[in-house]
Amino acid sequence: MESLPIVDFSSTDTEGTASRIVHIMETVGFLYLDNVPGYNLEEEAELLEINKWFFNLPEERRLRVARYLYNKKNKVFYRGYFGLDKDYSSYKEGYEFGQDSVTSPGYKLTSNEGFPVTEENVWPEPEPSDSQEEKERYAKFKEVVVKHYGRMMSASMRFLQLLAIGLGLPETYFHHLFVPETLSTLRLLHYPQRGFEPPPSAIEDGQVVVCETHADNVFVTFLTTFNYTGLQVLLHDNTWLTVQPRPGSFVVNLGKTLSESTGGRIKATKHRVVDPGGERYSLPFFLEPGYSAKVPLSLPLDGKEENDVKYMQYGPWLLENMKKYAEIKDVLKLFEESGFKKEN
Ligand SMILES: O=C(O)CCC(=O)C(=O)O
Ligand SMILES: [Fe+2]
Repeated sequence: MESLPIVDFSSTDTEGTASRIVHIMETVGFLYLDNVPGYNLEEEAELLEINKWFFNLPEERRLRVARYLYNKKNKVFYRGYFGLDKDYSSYKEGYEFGQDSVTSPGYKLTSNEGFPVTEENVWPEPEPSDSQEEKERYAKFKEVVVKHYGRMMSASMRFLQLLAIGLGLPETYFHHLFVPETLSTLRLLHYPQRGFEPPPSAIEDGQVVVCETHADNVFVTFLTTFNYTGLQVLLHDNTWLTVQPRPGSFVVNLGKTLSESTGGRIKATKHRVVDPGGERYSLPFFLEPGYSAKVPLSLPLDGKEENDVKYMQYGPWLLENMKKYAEIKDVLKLFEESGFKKEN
């Protein structure tokens, strides 16, 4: 295989697109998605600029929105900024946010169950003494990323409708897992150039990686790689496919939760980022169910009745699996260490 398959999101052939998506997801597990509504090269350029702006803020400004691990004054553990780890195989810094009253107007958390994965977002804010221009940049940042979050929610939900159709399920089969509550995350990523000898764990079959081989935990990932190379996908024949940038398009793949919910029929495909030889920015959106969502563990197909399907609650499963992920591996440990309790 030379390149990832391409799916046109604007196609009016719903059935054809749906079965093609299922076929690709059962075989390659990754695709390029063209013509996502409300997205074009201009939007992409704006997102890259805003990504660069954030990571080029003075460190002190980034640390204001950092997780507890990086700034002990902050009582955030899951959302916000995370810094670089020189000794780890992955070498990236990020900023993450999820659902709140800013991204979903009218949204109100119904319980404190699941803290810290249900914690509030921390948004970068200007200082009163900042120039008007600088204040406007902060406002712009929030506007642009929040808009993208909404766009990604809509697109990934539509993608799941097509997947459901392709699997022979009702179009709205997965809908209730994400509406009205979702733990979906937008992650802004920056991979600076290492500039030092990589640790041994960052060498995978002779290649230097900046993001180690992994499969995503989530339901669906919509990734923007801008014009950067480095992403590689592990194909079923155990060879690595290098994903070329496709500006204006998304790289879409499925995560372990969706794999579980199809009883393993669809696999979460492994991928990694090899050192592209310079700095790199990317922007993955992770579609995730709500904390209390009951994720089915098999499909009600092939004579299986709805009653036969077992479920897992997403939030506790996420808390259990967090330790396996570089970006969130220490979240629970630090939360406990901090002695912080979420008030009701
Ligand atoms: O930066 C990329 O292109 C991929 C990042 C990724 O796979 C992830 O954050 O799960
Ligand atoms: Fe990933």
